[in-house]
Amino acid sequence: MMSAQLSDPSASMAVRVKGLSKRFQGGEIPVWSDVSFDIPYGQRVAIIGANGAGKSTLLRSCVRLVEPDSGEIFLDNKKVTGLRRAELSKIRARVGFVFQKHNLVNRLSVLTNVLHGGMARLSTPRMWFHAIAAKEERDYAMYCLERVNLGHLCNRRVDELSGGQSQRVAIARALMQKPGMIFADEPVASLDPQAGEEVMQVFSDLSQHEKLTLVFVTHHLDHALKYSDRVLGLQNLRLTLDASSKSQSLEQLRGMYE
Ligand SMILES: Nc1ncnc2c1ncn2[C@@H]1O[C@H](COP(=O)(O)OP(=O)(O)OP(=O)(O)O)[C@@H](O)[C@H]1O
Repeated sequence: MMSAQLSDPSASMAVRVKGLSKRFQGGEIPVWSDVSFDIPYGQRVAIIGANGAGKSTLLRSCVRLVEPDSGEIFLDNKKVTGLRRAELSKIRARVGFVFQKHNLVNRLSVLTNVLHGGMARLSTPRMWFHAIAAKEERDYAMYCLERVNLGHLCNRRVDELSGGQSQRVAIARALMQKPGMIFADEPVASLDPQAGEEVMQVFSDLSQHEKLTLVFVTHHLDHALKYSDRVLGLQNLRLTLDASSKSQSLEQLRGMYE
């Protein structure tokens, strides 16, 4: 494997994956096997690889939205594999997920959608109600919106926003969770080039200024080089690339698709 010494093995890590393997039921071959990597706090990591290489499966496996068959996962230095549901939920709440499709509630306001993100921190519908109503939660939601440069659109309905704006609202909603890390699965796949750059810049700024660990799946190899510190690549059922982004060229990354 092409690899770089990108982390101190004894240091505390945002994400630690050891010997992870996954085969879906009925699948003849594993999606990937023996995948290992450590991600230090605050690092920006791009995951690349051809369609079907297992990028989404890997991202989801890290929080056990997909159950790996073997191997160990640690998030925030807590072992995630083997945890019961209630404990797992607490750890998941530390991870903000952003998907290609933003899953916002279209007929509600931007601010209300962002407030929904705070529910992941709270355990009961009763608490959710108070949280939505509480001034400090609303102030925090405004703060999250300002971090993605959308404070001025707080009262707009989501269905009046552009795709890029909607994705920035989805990021603000994830921030409302007060996450230590953000996992984003092809977050700009449906955006035009300029909106895509703006959204990636928002992610990158958040990560760099607030030590937020960022792991994103992308097919935009230029984004992988520009907005990450490190690139992980899946190919032929393995993690075959783990390198500093600075050490890679577009040409080298294209090799992951051959
Ligand atoms: N729930 C599932 N059940 C069975 N097979 C699945 C499931 N989810 C994914 N797979 C299979 O696992 C493989 C990896 O899928 P995955 O979505 O992780 O790849 P990907 O690299 O993210 O692809 P893409 O770039 O197309 O989004 C594919 O062959 C896919 O069909």
